[in-house]
Amino acid sequence: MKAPVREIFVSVQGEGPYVGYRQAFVRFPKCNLECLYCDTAKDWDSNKKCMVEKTPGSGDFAEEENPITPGRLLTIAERDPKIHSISLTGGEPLLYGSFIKELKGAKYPLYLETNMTLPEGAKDVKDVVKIVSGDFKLKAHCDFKNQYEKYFNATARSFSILRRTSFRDCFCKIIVTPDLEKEDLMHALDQIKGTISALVLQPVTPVGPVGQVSPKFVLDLQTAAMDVVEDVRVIPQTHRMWGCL
Ligand SMILES: C[S@@+](CC[C@H](N)C(=O)[O-])C[C@H]1O[C@@H](n2cnc3c(N)ncnc32)[C@H](O)[C@@H]1O
Ligand SMILES: Nc1nc2[nH]cc(C(=O)O)c2c(=O)[nH]1
Ligand code: SF4
Ligand SMILES: [Mg+2]
Repeated sequence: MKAPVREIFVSVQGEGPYVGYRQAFVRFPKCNLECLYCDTAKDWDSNKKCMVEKTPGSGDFAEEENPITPGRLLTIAERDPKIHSISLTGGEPLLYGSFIKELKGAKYPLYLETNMTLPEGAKDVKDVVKIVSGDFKLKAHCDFKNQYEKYFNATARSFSILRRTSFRDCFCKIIVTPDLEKEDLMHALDQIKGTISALVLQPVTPVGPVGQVSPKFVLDLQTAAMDVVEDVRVIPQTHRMWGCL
């Protein structure tokens, strides 16, 4: 079993409740969505190499043949003994659920960064990931081409599959964009409130046509969300502030 990997590097988690923890990042290519605010390049074709840091944290990369095996991925990702966990991100990592399942023997906790719209992939990984950072994509985030309900239900299903347990943490990140509707947020929270340890409202970092949100707008959403979820924190992308990967 092999999978294509875009890049493997060491950095500091820049989003959500684990901000500041040192992680090895494994970025898988491709995605099943096209979020209007996405900060991750889409330019991937299958003959691209995997970019691997020559030494962890150096920011200096060398090419590695793609696709790679689970064993090779872990050998690279586990080089730095100081990491807290291994972040599996993308693109959308649940497109590679059966591959991620093969990472069961990892020496560090696996941290899954996912759009939660692929419940079959969620089933594949539920026994191997220790931390789930699940987005809930709302109407304002993507052009769902009249299929929002299908994606909404798939997301709710994925949160149920990857719900927080004694073995696994699961929290939700919702990106706050200027045209986010409060009722869409509340509808989503009603579905997942019993499955998560916390909700993170992540103000969008402006990209392309998507602009800044006001603090008042975000605080108003936090007020409403706290009627449903006890732990609601506002945390921006911090890695962008100090220029780390
Ligand atoms: C690039 S995505 C990859 C993982 C997965 N596809 C997802 O969307 O959760 C990683 C995280 O970055 C967030 N993100 C992407 N672009 C952003 C932006 N411009 N501002 C704030 N968060 C952003 C996503 O919402 C997601 O929480
Ligand atoms: N430092 C850092 N933190 C992150 N948290 C989520 C990221 C992502 O792109 O999945 C990310 C990333 O790309 N870099
Ligand atoms: S799901 Fe994640 S990777 Fe895919 S477009 Fe949205 S933010 Fe980008
Ligand atoms: Mg990123």
